[in-house]
Amino acid sequence: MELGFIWTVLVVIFGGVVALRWLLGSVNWWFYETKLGDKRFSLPPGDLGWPFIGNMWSFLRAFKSSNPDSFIANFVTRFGNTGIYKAFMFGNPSIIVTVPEACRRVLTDDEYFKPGWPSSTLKLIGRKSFIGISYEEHKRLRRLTAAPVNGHEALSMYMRYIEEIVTSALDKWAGMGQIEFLTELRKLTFRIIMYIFLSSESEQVMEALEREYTTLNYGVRAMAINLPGFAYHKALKARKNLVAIFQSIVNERREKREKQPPRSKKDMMDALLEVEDENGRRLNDEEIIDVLVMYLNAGHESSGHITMWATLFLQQHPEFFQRAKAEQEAIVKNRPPTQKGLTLKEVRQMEYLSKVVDESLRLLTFSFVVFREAKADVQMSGYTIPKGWKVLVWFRSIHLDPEIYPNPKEFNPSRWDGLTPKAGTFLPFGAGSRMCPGNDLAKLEITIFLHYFLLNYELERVNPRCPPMAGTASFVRKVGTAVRKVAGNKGSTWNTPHMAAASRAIVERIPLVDLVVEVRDARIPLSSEYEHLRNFPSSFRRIIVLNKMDLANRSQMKEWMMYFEQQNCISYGVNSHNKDNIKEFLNFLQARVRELKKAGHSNYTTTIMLVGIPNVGKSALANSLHQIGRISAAEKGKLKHASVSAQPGETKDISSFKIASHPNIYVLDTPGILPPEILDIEVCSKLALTGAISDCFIGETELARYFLAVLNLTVGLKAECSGALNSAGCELDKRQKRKYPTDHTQDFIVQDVRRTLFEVASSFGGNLEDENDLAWLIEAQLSTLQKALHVTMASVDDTHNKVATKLLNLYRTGRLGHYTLDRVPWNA
Ligand code: HEM
Repeated sequence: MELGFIWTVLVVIFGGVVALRWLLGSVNWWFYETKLGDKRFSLPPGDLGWPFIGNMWSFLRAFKSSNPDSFIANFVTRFGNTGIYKAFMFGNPSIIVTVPEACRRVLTDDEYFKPGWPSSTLKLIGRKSFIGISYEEHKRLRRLTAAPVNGHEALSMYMRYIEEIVTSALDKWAGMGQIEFLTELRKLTFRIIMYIFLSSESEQVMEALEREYTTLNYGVRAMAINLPGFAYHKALKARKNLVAIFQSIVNERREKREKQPPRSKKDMMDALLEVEDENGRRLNDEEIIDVLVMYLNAGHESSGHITMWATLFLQQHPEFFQRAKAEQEAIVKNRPPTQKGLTLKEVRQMEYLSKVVDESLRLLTFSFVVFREAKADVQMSGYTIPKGWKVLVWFRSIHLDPEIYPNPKEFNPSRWDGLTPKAGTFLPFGAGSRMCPGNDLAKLEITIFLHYFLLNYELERVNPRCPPMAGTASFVRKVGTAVRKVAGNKGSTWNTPHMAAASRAIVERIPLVDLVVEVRDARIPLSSEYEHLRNFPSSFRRIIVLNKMDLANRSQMKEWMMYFEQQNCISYGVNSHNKDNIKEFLNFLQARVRELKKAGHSNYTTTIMLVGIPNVGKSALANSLHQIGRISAAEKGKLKHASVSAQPGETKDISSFKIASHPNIYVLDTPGILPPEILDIEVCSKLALTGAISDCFIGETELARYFLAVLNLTVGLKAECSGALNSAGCELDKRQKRKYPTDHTQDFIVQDVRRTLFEVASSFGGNLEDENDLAWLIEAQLSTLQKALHVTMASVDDTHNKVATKLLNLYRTGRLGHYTLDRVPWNA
């Protein structure tokens, strides 16, 4: 009777959940599709998601991850490669187009399509800007503004100024030590567009405007939540400030023009004040200001980003760097001795550099989507785009389509050799009547910058892999600096004569073995790279093993495997404590050995060398392979075991383990080697946190602070995403229970620790991106954790130290969750 009742309740709950899901999934369909009548049957495939949010959740999730393309890939997987999908985006029923013909048609057919930007963007850029005005008005203002920005005459005029500003900026940066490259480049491109529009404004005005634009831009890319503390709210405030600054400039100019005769040297502001339509009407202040807000924004943000990436790409690819540099040197060499500076003719001769710029524009696709609205029902690719629906022109999918650009995520300027892109396949500046009016100016700015950069400068990235998360910088700095200090201290750590000898022995043996297995820590797949292998060609017989995969984030683990595959590296994820996993890995190794034998690379006995930095689990892996290996019991008994320790640097010599017979396979376990100097401070801190460097060198409390900084920011412990957070917490708890079924005491401690961390973070009212606020939160967490971790009261330092030791232990055994600290550098 009781069981029957429980079953009934369960069935009712299950039925209720299914019905609710169906209901939620049908609201948008019912509201937007059913009223289309029969036309709804010819809508493109897709789904309108749930009410209000539509597909925005998956869109934001994809674009906040390191694989934004997963958003469209999901449509392709679910609905096929139709290149046109229905969705619900930014509060509107929408059609997303992702293939060249459809994108081009939408951009060029003004009869059927008009701008359709989200109202939140319109509020920031201005209803009298190009994206808010009528077709006729747009045509008139565009004619007025485009030629003075982009024409041949204009460009030759701006060239001198751009050159001056670029050379003096490069000179200044070289003397500044470290710079924030993007910030400086944005300032540089902002100066140029300011010069064109408002030639005579002071340095203070320029700085004030630049500051406000930075805030405005954050808002353009954020969720349109107009509540204090949110980026969109701040951006609306920034727009108000911009309007006030521009208003005072307009007033001043009008006043001056009334008192004095018009100036001979005119800028765009003069042109906007003077222009009249066919009825003699002049632009009012709101119209002038909105055009300024739009142009000054569009005119510096994208150019700054593309310049940064083009420079980084070149710096990362010495072969392309050298080719581009040689071209610039040849141009300077062939120049008449009397000529000062560049000419437009010379810029046109820079064929290779132009390919570098095009390739950067393609790979980055800074404006990855533009918005239109259907003015009437439109037939496209056999589907109907209903009148009033938004159309999202998704350039990014075209530029990263492997059928159009083989290996699309690879930076390769040479792909443009002899290539004339087919219509619609290269749209970095859009197309049609709204194509970017600053395209030539932007290219000129980037080219001039690269010309001078290549001739005289080099860039060294302080953080070559990826920038530290906002807020964590000071923690990274503290831990990283401590690590670097230890590294520089001869004899005190890995920098010993013994290590140097071991390192030489390994390097000498690498070419002699059949296969090299580079063991990395799955939590830091890039930071735990074994530097000595860099000097071997990428085709070298190497497998990258991401060990400790049980401690890494699962979805990021998949992304890393995809990344290595894309880099043409063979990679394999293992957990050396999992028998089944090791069995599979052994089978995989044996298959590789068979392939090598076929290719004539291996003899009857195969030797595999395990290499890696300290504490990535080489010895544990060697032991497990030896234990699982199909070798006779006698052989197992005879062989020694590798000593495994949680401390780095335990293995001192190279030892050999048999892991298979018929054919015989041996693995060589080697000591963990770190390079004598690690430049990247963030890499240093990640190595310390994951245990590649002994804790005693850095101090456990400092490491725990760094860990909490990462935890607070990546998991978002703060209330910011409390819904997701709670569910993440639940999922984790479930997983932990499965993994440690009998360890109840530990389970309770872990739950208490998690609860304490969440509670302190949720009641925290500060800004996580502010280092001081974050530091305050971390100290509060360390103090409050004392109870959860059962640490007896002592002095503050002592208590913190004990808390830190226990906290690090929970993190390193995976009980506090699975975190991957390195992000996949898809675009790098
Ligand atoms: C690498 C740099 C740049 C990129 C990638 C870029 C990209 C684009 C794209 C894709 C559009 C088309 C928008 C649409 O179809 O709705 C556009 C429009 C626009 N861009 Fe650019 N742009 C760049 C630089 C500039 C510069 C330097 C200026 C200023 C001089 C500028 C001013 C504008 C303006 C005013 C529009 C609106 C045009 C209209 O609606 O008629 N852009 N840009």
